[in-house]
Amino acid sequence: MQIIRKLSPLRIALRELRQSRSNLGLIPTMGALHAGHMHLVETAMKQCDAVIASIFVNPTQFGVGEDLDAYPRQESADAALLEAAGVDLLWVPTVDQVYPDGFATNISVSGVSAGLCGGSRPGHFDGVATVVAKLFNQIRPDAAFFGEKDYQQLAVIRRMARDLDFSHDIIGVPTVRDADGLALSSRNAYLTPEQRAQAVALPATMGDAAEAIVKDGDIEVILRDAKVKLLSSGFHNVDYFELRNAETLENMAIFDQPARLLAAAHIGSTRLIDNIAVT
Ligand SMILES: Nc1ncnc2c1ncn2[C@@H]1O[C@H](COP(=O)(O)OP(=O)(O)OP(=O)(O)O)[C@@H](O)[C@H]1O
Ligand SMILES: CC(C)(CO)[C@@H](O)C(=O)[O-]
Ligand code: BAL
Repeated sequence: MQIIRKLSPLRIALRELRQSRSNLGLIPTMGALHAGHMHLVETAMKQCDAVIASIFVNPTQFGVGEDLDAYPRQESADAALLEAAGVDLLWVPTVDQVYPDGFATNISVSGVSAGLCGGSRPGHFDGVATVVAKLFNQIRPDAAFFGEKDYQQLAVIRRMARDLDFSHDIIGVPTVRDADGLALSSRNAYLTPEQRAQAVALPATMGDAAEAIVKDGDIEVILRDAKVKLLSSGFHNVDYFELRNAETLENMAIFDQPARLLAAAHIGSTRLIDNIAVT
C-alpha cells in the first residue's frame, strides 16, 4: 500500500492505478480506525477494484473549544490495518495540500445541514462539505463510502454531490455496533470504563423510543421522556433527540415512513451521536 502526503505524487499514483483498474473506491476518514471504518473498507473492496482511504483530521469542521487537538491520531496502526485489509493507496495530506495559502472557498449546504449536529456545531457541515468536495476532486473516485453513523453528514454529502455535479456513487454503509449496541466511534476512546458502561443508554433509549413511536405513542412525550432517561443514565446534556424524515431530514410531528430517530448527547467531555430507522 502506497502512503502519499503530497498532491503531485498522488496524481502520478492515481494515473498509474487507473491504467489497470476501472473502478476506484474512496473512503474518507479522520483516522483512529475501528471496525466501523473497516466495514466501509470491506464494502468498498467488494464493489470496487481499487480502494483508496484518506486520513485527514480536518480542522475546519471542528468548532472553537472542540476536540481538534485531542482527536486521536495513530497513523501507523491505521496504515497497518488498511494495508492488511488490501487497501491500495492511503492519502494522508498535510494541511497545506488541502488548504493552500490564501484558501478562501467555503461550501455551505443549506436545508439538510440545519438543526441536529448543524445546530449544535455551527459551521461543522461547511467544514465537512468543503473538505469532502476537495477529496472528491483530488481523488476523482467512482464511488465514495460513508457510514450511516454520521447520518446527517451522509445527507449533506449526498446533497452537495447532487448540487455540484459529482457524478460518482455515494454509498451509505450501516452502522457497526459493539455487542451491547453502542455505535463504534473513534471518540469512544475518550470514555472511562464507567462512562463506557453508561453510554449503552444511548442506543437502548433510542430503541425503546423507536418502539414506542411505532406503537403510535405521543411523539412529543416519547422524545421528552427519552431525554430525561438519558439525563438519569449518566449523560449530562442532550443536544438533540429528534424524529426526522429519513430522506429530507425534515421535522416529523406525526409518525410516517420513512422515519429516523437521531440523537446527540454528552457523557463527561465526550459527545456521542447515534441514529436508527423507525420502522
Ligand atoms: N460505527 C460505524 N459504523 C459505520 N461507519 C462508521 C462508524 N463509525 C464511523 N463510521 C464512518 O467512518 C467514516 C469516517 O469517520 P470518522 O473517521 O469521523 O470516525 P468516527 O468513528 O465517526 O469518529 P468520531 O468519533 O469523530 O465520530 C465516516 O463515514 C463515518 O460515518
Ligand atoms: C467525512 C470526513 C472524513 C470529512 O472530514 C469526516 O467528517 C468523518 O470522518 O466522518
Ligand atoms: N465523524 C464525524 C466527524 C466529526 O465529528 O467531526
